[in-house]
Amino acid sequence: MADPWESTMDHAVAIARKAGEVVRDALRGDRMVTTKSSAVDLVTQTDQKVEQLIIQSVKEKFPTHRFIGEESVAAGESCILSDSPTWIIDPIDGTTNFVHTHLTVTSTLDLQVEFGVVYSCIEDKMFTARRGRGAFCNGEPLQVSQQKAVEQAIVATEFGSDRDPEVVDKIFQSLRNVLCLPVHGVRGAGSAAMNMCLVASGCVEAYYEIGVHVWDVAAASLIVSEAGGVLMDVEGGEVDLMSRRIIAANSKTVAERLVKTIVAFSPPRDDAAPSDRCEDSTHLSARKV
Ligand SMILES: O=P(O)(O)OC(CO)CO
Ligand SMILES: [Mg+2]
Ligand SMILES: [Mg+2]
Repeated sequence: MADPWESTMDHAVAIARKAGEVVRDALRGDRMVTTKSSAVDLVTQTDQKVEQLIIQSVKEKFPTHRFIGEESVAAGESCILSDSPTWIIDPIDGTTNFVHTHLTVTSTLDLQVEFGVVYSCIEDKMFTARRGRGAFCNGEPLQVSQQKAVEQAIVATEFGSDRDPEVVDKIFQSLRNVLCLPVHGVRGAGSAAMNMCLVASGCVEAYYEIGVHVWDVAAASLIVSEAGGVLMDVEGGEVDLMSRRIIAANSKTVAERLVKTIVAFSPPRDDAAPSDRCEDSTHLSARKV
């Protein structure tokens, strides 16, 4: 049967490639850095430029579609999913890596709930998933790891950008518990989307994080599930992409072990009113790297 979303997804892949070119070019020059919700939540002009490039390009072709974009939300746009086709965009996932020219940088585009695209531009890897039609990297099918013993697993996570000591303590308690399961190792790519694509690729058995945003994980969630993986909330049950909490694992078995291990907490939701979402903005400043 013909796929009504195929050409839309082809367009998303083409924009992701274009976004990757802009990011690669910017990596060769100066990057102007400012901060958002905390002194370590970084943003650059390239994040904003790439988001505008993506939104303009989609709007020209699909004028009725809606958007949730990381930098548009930071500028005050709403973060609400409706019944209209909605693109969820993270122009640069791994901005800290980008600022430091460190390894992995991705651009992510998700059209709820039809397809997800994550482009890792430095290594030129295009991860794609179409609902019900599998997940791929550069056209090759993806399959999660079959390892169900968490003691034989690599688990990915990140430390996030909240430096409230109470939050940091909880993150470290979880990390300690995970290490002592024990697991073979803990890794972090610096990009939530890439961590999830590593789960989809079978390189790591699971990824968990509290503090991510819907644009970090929307596209990669479909990639994980289409590669045979599972998504779960950190306290078990269905994942809620607006809740800023996620486990993406190769199996229910591994995900449920992590549920018993993670010290859960609840950051302000992405779809909360902006006044409830905003943290500290007293540190706003620009500097060149
Ligand atoms: O680099 P970004 O888009 O801020 O995302 C971070 C998490 O919020 C890394 O995944
Ligand atoms: Mg991100
Ligand atoms: Mg980003």
